[in-house]
Amino acid sequence: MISFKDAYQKVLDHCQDYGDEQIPLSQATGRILAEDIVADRDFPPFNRATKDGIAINYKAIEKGQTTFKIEGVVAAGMPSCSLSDTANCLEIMTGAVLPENADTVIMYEHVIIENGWATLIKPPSKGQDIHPQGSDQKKGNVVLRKFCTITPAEIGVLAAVGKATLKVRALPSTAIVSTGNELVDISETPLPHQIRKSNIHTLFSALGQEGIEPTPLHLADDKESIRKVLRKSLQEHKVILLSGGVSKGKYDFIPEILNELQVEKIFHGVKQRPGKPFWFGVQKETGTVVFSFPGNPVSTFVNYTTYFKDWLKQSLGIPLSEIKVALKEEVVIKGELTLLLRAKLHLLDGKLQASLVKENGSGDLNSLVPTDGFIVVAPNKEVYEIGEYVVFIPTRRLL
Ligand SMILES: Nc1nc2c(c(=O)[nH]1)N[C@H]1C(S)=C(S)[C@@H](COP(=O)(O)OP(=O)(O)OC[C@H]3O[C@@H](n4cnc5c(N)ncnc54)[C@H](O)[C@@H]3O)O[C@H]1N2
Ligand code: MOO
Repeated sequence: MISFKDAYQKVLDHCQDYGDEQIPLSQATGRILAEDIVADRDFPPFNRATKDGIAINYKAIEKGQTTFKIEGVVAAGMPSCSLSDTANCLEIMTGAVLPENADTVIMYEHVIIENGWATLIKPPSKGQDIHPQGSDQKKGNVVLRKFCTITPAEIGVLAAVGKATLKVRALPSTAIVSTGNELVDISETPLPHQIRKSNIHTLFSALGQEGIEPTPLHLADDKESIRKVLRKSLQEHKVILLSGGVSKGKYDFIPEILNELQVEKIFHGVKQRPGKPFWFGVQKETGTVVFSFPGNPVSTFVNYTTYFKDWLKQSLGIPLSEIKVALKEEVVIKGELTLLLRAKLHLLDGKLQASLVKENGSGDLNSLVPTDGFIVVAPNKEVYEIGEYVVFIPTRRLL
């Protein structure tokens, strides 16, 4: 068995490059941008009024003028215009183009409008209430960098520069496979000796958050059907995530069949708990990467979160980051396994603290509900003190 640290490194050493693809903007949320995005015009593209009111030329104010004849109204969406006389004003709406020879906007609340004339009730300052052309970004500037994650904020910018389609990092075609004769579909009523499949749904949901829609498959504990399905999956998919059938049981056929199908074993078994019997390998011919997770629901979940997510990030070109949190309680380690302990986060004076979640082993999937993530404690010492910082792997959005 290899150490947790070595297993993690070996998984990252086998990251892949799936290239780029062109997609419509409507499908881009959560994806990784694969091109620098350049402003196609100035932002804003013209001197923009930021208040509803009147537009004037400030020189009139310098001459002591306080009443202005109204020449007309400029609405948002109207082409650029000018004052025919700089002693006059134009009514102007927020978002409209400032008239070429105007330089100041005064909001309605600071003028009295009567019989076609506007009288100031508060002196303006020169240039007020204008969002100057190019003051946010100049045409040609890079507004989004390659490898950024596209969230609603980036979607707005992409839309504003006219990216109806864009280049993103391509995602691997992925199969998720549950194994075990005891498992039935969620729509079924299990017999007393059966349980409903949950891991496949957890993985489907987790991959969905990464923009991957996997192909779900199920295998009975039968060598011939496992062989058949896995052979086909290795041809059709770039990644296979399996759960179950990797331990020492009489029906744990997965490692043997993966070996038969020329999937090279990189490691089997990690000095960690939960998730110890994790099997990881690569089919050299197809390049398919196989993550074969132990079937206990928390074991599958911890290994997906710890290994697969960082492997995917690295494969897509996203820099990896490490979060550390302070312990809210002492943690004592016995034995030689690295522990990935279910933890709940608390905010104390703006800093994150982790307490342990009460749990009942790696079969206790209900314990994942109060869990915010896993803390990682290595057995290089026996006691981790209160306040000590440890690595934290989130399992949900933290804020
Ligand atoms: N002699 C030994 N026995 C076991 C060892 C060991 O080292 N020596 N390791 C234990 C550990 S640790 C784990 S973890 C499990 C992993 O076993 P498998 O990967 O072979 O998983 P299964 O036996 O197929 O299932 C384990 C458990 O999880 C349930 N399960 C499986 N798949 C699903 C699913 N899709 N949805 C919900 N629940 C699932 C399954 O019913 C079992 O209860 O091995 C220990 N044994
Ligand atoms: O390694 Mo297992 O996941 O503890 O039950």
